[in-house]
Amino acid sequence: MAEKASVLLIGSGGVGTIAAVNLERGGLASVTAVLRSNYNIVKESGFDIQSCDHGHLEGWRPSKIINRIPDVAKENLRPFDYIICTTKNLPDIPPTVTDLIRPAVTPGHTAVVLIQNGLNIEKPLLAAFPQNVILSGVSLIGSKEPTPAKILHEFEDQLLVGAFNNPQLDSEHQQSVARKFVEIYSAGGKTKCEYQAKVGWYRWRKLVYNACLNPICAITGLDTGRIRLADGAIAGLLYPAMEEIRAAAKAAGHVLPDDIAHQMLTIEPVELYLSPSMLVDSRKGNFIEVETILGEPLREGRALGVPMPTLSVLYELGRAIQWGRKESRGMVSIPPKQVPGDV
Ligand SMILES: NC(=O)C1=CN([C@@H]2O[C@H](COP(=O)(O)OP(=O)(O)OC[C@H]3O[C@@H](n4cnc5c(N)ncnc54)[C@H](OP(=O)(O)O)[C@@H]3O)[C@@H](O)[C@H]2O)C=CC1
Ligand SMILES: CC(C)(CO)C(=O)C(=O)O
Repeated sequence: MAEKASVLLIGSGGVGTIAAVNLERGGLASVTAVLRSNYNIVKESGFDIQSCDHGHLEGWRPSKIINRIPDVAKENLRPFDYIICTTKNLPDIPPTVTDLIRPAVTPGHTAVVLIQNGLNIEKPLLAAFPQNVILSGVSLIGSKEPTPAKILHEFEDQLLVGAFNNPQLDSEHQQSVARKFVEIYSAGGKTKCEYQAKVGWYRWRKLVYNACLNPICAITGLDTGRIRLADGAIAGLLYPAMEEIRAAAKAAGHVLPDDIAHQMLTIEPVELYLSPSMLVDSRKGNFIEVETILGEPLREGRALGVPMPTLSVLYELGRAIQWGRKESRGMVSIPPKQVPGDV
């Protein structure tokens, strides 16, 4: 029997834990998961997973759990075939994904799979790891970790995988690495994982949802069902924002269907009352993916002359929220509050 693919999973929250379940169930991969805040609980009693694809899994663990990023060269470890990144992608909050994964990447061997939302997330990785294949995972899944080690997976896992173009490498090789990953991810038989060469097109398409619903839900505190029911929000907020993304995508060479806003808005039923990942982060007081989901498409659209007034406001509100998170963690300093009567 062929040796299983060795996979390092970094970020075992909503998306990552379900990815680990798929890979382990398929039997073609052995997953080592790097855990952080949930490490002790998972070590003690495993994950408690309620999944629309996999049912109720109690005490579940991948093949191996660790609590730090391994240094493959220094520790003389077998190289990882794949590193899957399912952390939040926060280029404005150190460490960046590139710095985080660097010690675990074997040049010329490890394929890095970014199952993360947002635009231009591959750029720093292609620059840092020119000999490695970098794969794009566009995921449609509603999965969250409401409390440590409890995973609630409510929307069927659909994953589109393709290679971000690395000009240093043969394109057929990059394609075959992407197809191999699809094979091992699909082997569990519970999920819809497909190869998609049009990586950029699918990322922009997904942004029609994420750049609009994610911040609007996070700012208002309403889930996707409630924001669709809220007075005036579809016509006054959601459609204008979504049309701006469609226009920016078109200017960037990715023509999306005329009715893409309607398609993405109705992709899940209202009654699912789904909390997009940015709303989940907002409720937890976490950092939000403001730069990759909002900042990058906005900058691209503006540079191409596309007016994006709604997105601009959402972005600045998102940045203000992020600034508040930084302040609460002591990452910015502010002048002391003046006490009335002080000179
Ligand atoms: N949730 C969803 O339904 C969907 C999310 N996405 C995208 O998928 C990506 C992952 O999102 P999601 O699963 O919701 O994220 P979560 O917040 O649920 O999980 C992220 C995990 O990464 C861990 N992590 C962060 N930094 C480190 C680190 N330095 N070392 C080890 N672990 C770390 C976090 O640990 P800790 O708890 O300690 O912070 C957490 O367990 C995002 O880009 C998101 O936009 C895409 C489609 C759907
Ligand atoms: C579309 C959705 C809500 C789930 O796939 C998502 O991408 C997110 O939560 O960020």
